[in-house]
Amino acid sequence: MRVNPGLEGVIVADTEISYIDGQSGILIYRGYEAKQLALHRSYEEVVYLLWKGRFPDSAELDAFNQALWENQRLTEELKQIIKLIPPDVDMMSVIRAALSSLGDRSFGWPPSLEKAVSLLAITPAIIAARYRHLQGKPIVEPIPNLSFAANYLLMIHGKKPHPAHIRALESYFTLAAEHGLNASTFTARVVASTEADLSSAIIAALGALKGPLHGGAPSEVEGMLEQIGSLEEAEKWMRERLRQGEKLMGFGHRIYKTTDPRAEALRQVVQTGSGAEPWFQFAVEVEKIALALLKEVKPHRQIHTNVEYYTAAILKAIQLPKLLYTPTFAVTRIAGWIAHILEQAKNNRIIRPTSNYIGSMD
Ligand SMILES: CC(=O)SCCNC(=O)CCNC(=O)[C@H](O)C(C)(C)COP(=O)(O)OP(=O)(O)OC[C@H]1O[C@@H](n2cnc3c(N)ncnc32)[C@H](O)[C@@H]1OP(=O)(O)O
Ligand SMILES: O=C([O-])CC(=O)C(=O)O
Repeated sequence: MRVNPGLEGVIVADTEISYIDGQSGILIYRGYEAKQLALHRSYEEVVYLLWKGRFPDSAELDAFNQALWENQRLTEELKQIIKLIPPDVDMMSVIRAALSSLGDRSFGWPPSLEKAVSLLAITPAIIAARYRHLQGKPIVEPIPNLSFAANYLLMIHGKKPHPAHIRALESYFTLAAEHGLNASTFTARVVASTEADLSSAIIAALGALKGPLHGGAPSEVEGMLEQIGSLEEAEKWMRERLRQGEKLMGFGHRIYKTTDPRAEALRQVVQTGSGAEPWFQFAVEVEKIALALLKEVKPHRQIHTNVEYYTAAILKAIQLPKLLYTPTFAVTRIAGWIAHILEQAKNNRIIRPTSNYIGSMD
């Protein structure tokens, strides 16, 4: 049996975690529409739902919040590792290196929820510590009774975050937590299927997420908007890129053949918070020009805005620097990866497709 390049349309797993209707632009986590969850549930409740298949009761939620907070404290060894990595090493590589140092036996097969919590919790602490180290600032400890998103902002900026920023980040975290068998989640499942330890599966997924065609796109979006510079230049700039066979970052998707619902939801979140900002208006206008151009240049392709276009907008709105865009995506997507690793572990068979040899037989 031969399948499409890029495994397009190939079903390789049954899952109860999420459903995507790419024609209607709908994303569902365990029976609940992701957009509704972003409006009505905390991020911590959504993670619990993804991992356990149901919402926590209030005692379970308190215990989960407490466990997240307790696991955000960096050990002295981890602080040293974060400082010792040369300053020009990018943040995704720093996270990989730091998480590698956690690969002791307790993370081994089968994956446990306890270790899952510790990996999810420690990642924002690693990012924030590294960011502050690069700025010559001291590490900021998380505060109990602050939400996961609020503590992330606190640990980065060193001051209590603005409530609107916390709400915007929580919406983003929920909307970007899980997305079926995207490249990084598939990677996590492949590694888990070898019965490797949980941290190895997460580290491999981080590698897949980093690429500009996947989670590396938001900083490229901001770079594109910077290079375009003004609305007058937008069409000319993008037409030239398309003529050279390049892609416009933040557009196109393997599954969505209509607008990515997460892009819509994030646009609304930014519009409510900082809609009047000139750069946001600029992004919205450039999007319109890009969509018209893509329709003209690729008439047979249904290319729409994807989540990464407005990820750039929302992370800029909450004053995160560009170097934290993909790492912030990783913080939330770890929840989705873990849900899939746990599901893989329940009914595991090693993932091992076949290649067709076309080389020499000499
Ligand atoms: C969280 C996320 O990962 S969301 C995705 C983030 N990535 C980006 O925004 C990067 C830009 N987009 C892309 O590279 C692609 O659309 C992907 C990687 C998301 C999906 O890729 P695929 O499903 O393999 O589509 P593929 O790359 O084959 O594109 C199909 C056609 O649409 C075109 N196309 C797809 N996306 C774009 C784009 N952003 N700009 C211009 N043309 C595009 C391709 O050139 C191709 O046209 P052709 O058949 O005439 O050569
Ligand atoms: O599903 C995909 O291929 C990419 C994506 O949008 C995601 O991982 O959120």
